[in-house]
Amino acid sequence: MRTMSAMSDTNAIEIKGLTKNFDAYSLSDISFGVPRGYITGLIGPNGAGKSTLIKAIMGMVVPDRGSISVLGHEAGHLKGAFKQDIGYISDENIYYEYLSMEQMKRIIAPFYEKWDEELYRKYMELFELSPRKKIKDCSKGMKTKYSITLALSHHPSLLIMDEPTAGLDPIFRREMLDLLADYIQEEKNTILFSTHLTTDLDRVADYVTFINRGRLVFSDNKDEVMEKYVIVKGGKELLDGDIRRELLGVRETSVGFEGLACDREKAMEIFGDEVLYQRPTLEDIMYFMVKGGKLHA
Ligand SMILES: Nc1ncnc2c1ncn2[C@@H]1O[C@H](COP(=O)(O)OP(=O)(O)OP(=O)(O)O)[C@@H](O)[C@H]1O
Repeated sequence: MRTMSAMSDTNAIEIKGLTKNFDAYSLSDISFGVPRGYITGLIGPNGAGKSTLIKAIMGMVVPDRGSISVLGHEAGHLKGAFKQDIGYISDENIYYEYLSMEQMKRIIAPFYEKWDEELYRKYMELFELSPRKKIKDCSKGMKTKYSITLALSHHPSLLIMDEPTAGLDPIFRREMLDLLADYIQEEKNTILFSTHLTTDLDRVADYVTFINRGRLVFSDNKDEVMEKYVIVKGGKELLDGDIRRELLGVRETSVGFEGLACDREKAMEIFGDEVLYQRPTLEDIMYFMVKGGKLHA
């Protein structure tokens, strides 16, 4: 984790009041910032709207309302020269499947002024990717490694990744997270990546943005989130209506209950030493908040 002294006071991405309505789904009034120089993880369960939000940032989904600014430019107008500074890793295959990785690279590289052939070769070797292999013959993991290689080889200052760890084995997932940690050492670099694997964020994220059913639940410094929320565990006899109201979500077991409280200090005042307190993981927070149904109370 990087130190606060490295923090820039500007956001690489600034989203205000973003609303997008589809027939059966809406992104509703989303506002948050992605701080420059840090790793922000975008989390939410399946169908929460992570991909739609990332596509809107990339100018691939046009919002009905609201504004999105990326590196100081309006998202819908991220054209030409400006996209030089963004490395985008989609969760869909965006390459010509029947080309080899080398052929595809020859098409992509000329678009980038800062294309670094040496760096490209370095990553191809590191990821053990064979340039002559056709993209259609690559496994999901190989395609992700190839996307990361192309994205990093033009020295972007902003890396936007949609579910980059999905379908990867645990060894490469860990290597990839280390790679991101290296990339972010360069102070001007920023990463936004979406995942529903919260353990990825436990390892590398500085900030966490949580969306559910198209709404923003919170967007905060990860350590502050982990300090603020608390898991409360107690015996069944304690679990009355008043206690339930204090918890964002409750799971009952045969002997007792565990639940999530959003304010550690207040929880300690209310529950005293009758219960046990535990630091939650991001997965706990997501689980209880999604299951608890009190997200927007
Ligand atoms: N072009 C579209 N037209 C209609 N509905 C859409 C469109 N794009 C996305 N949606 C809907 O928006 C919702 C959110 O989808 P999205 O892919 O953004 O979620 P996600 O959080 O990325 O999910 P997952 O983790 O499963 O990939 C879904 O209900 C999806 O069907």
